[in-house]
Amino acid sequence: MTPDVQATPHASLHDAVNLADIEALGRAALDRNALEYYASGANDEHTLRENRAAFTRARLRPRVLVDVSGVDTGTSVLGLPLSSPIGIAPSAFHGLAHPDAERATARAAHARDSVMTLSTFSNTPIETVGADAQGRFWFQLYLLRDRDLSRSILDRAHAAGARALVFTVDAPFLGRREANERHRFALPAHLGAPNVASRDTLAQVETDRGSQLANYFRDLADKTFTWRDLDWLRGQTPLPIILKGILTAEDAVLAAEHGCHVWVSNHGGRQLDTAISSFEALPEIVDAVAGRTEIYLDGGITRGTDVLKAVALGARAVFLGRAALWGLAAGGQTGVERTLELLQDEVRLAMALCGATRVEDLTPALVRL
Ligand SMILES: Cc1cc2nc3c(=O)[nH]c(=O)nc-3n(C[C@H](O)[C@H](O)[C@H](O)COP(=O)(O)O)c2cc1C
Ligand SMILES: O=C(O)C(=O)c1ccccc1
Repeated sequence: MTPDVQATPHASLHDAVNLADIEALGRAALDRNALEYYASGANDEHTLRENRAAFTRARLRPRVLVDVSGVDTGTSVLGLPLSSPIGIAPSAFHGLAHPDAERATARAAHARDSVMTLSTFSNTPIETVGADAQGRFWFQLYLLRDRDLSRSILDRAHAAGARALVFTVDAPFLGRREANERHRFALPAHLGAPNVASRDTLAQVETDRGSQLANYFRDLADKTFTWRDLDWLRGQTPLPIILKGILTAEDAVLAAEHGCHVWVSNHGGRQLDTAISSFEALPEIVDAVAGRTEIYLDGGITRGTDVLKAVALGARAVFLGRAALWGLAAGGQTGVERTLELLQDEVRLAMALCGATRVEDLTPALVRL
């Protein structure tokens, strides 16, 4: 490789031309504890890599001689208008990336007419993030063994203006992120999980063996919940419910039968290693749901063509996990905004080069798997 085509580390966000540049900046800003927490997948990280590889393998079938002088990337999710089919996936502990933490992410989602999903395990209370997001947020729930606490979290999310409940169903236990075990990942003492526990509670979790997070979550999470209990959950909130972590047609059908929307995800390769990539799981799920629910997807999105392919195959929108975290680490609110902007620009250009002027023009004929 000649030196002039090698990726050069960029001095500033302003010079970043793509999400890989922002990732390099974000990584450089993090210490080992945070970097390993964000970057890791489970075990050998096959699924982590496969999420990206699946998008690369799929090829586009562009149409030509279409008037593309005006391309509109706009769409909506559950009636909320978005500037493009790109939202932000829930991730815990934004305070590891930037002092403004979830407030920066929420403000960026609002500024870009996007939508942020706030994790149960945020470093910032739901109410504060709700005010910053100004209605552009969904709330992600981990069901806790303490049902009263779960219920009060749900009430708070609704009162704070969340538009939907994203119920994560792929993590009764945390997958084993081995770097976090080896180096005993721990939340720094100045950060807490205020939606769930006081700082004291977290600080009491043992850190002398393995990942503090894994130890903490093992005690907290409800592992008994089944399809039958969904009716209970439905009774606890007036919000639409989205099941996050669906990878099969069978479970997508059950979700639809229970009146839930579907979020196709393998948790960014952090749970069951060698699970199918989310992109490869999408077609059978779209087929099985047959228009009954909205379908979202996350996992490995770094390029406008990734967004295009997922939407063409039936995703209503896609969500950014690590890409948003790299932006946050690289430059707080500005970094997340720049990430969303660069990706939206890539979507617009790719649509034009595919002969598509509206999101509705993106159909399965555009993709050869
Ligand atoms: C550091 C980190 C923390 C995460 N925390 C949560 C969480 O609290 N709740 C949740 O449902 N998913 C969580 N996820 C999974 C993301 O919502 C999403 O499924 C995944 O990151 C998408 O893949 P990507 O990172 O390749 O975009 C987390 C992911 C990462 C990388
Ligand atoms: O790290 C994660 O992927 C995650 O989902 C999680 C689960 C519990 C607490 C914090 C984050």
